[in-house]
Amino acid sequence: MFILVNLKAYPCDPLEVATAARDVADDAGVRIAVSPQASHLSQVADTGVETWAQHVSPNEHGSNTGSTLAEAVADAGAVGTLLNHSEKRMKLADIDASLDAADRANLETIVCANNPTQVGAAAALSPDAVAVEPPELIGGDVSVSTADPGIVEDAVDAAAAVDENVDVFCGAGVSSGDDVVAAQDLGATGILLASGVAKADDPKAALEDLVSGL
Ligand SMILES: O=C(CO)COP(=O)(O)O
Repeated sequence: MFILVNLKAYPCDPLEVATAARDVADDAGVRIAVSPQASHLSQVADTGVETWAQHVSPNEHGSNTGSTLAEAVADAGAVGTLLNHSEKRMKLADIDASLDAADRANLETIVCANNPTQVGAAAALSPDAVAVEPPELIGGDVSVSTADPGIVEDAVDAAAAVDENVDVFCGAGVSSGDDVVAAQDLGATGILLASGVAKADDPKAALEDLVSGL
């Protein structure tokens, strides 16, 4: 399983989470990445943890004030990017162009989606992975893998029907090792999570729990 910790704009210490994620990944032999604010990418990458951007813009170099350039996040140490997160929705044409931008910068990609239908549409754009995250469960206490297991299974089927090479992740409310194992049993090969680590009093203990069943 791949565990990606999205720090969103939470008021956590990105370096505390990054060093914890690096150490837990090393100790457990599990792939864990951290996705901080764009301005923290290079500091986070310098810890040695796998580092992802939360978004890249659909533009190239040029007159694009305020954009998050794929090449710039790669220069800062990111190796991948989320796209179309529920809190950063994009037009279809812009998702496609941002995938091109990520490709130019050699970034891996995860396109987020609300439901299995959107997962199928996202898979048609050939990202490395799609992630199903029901918006109503994001930031809550109940994991998608227990609250709505059918959505994960349907997302896996929807992606496979379009492109078997696209991995399927899930997220929303995931906070424990049991949640991660349940998602794995439903066919997901990765987890996106945020509050379970970013809002934890002890991010390292939270990460150790997340990987405990793998
Ligand atoms: O949006 C998410 C990850 O990208 C999920 O957030 P929570 O883990 O806080 O539910």
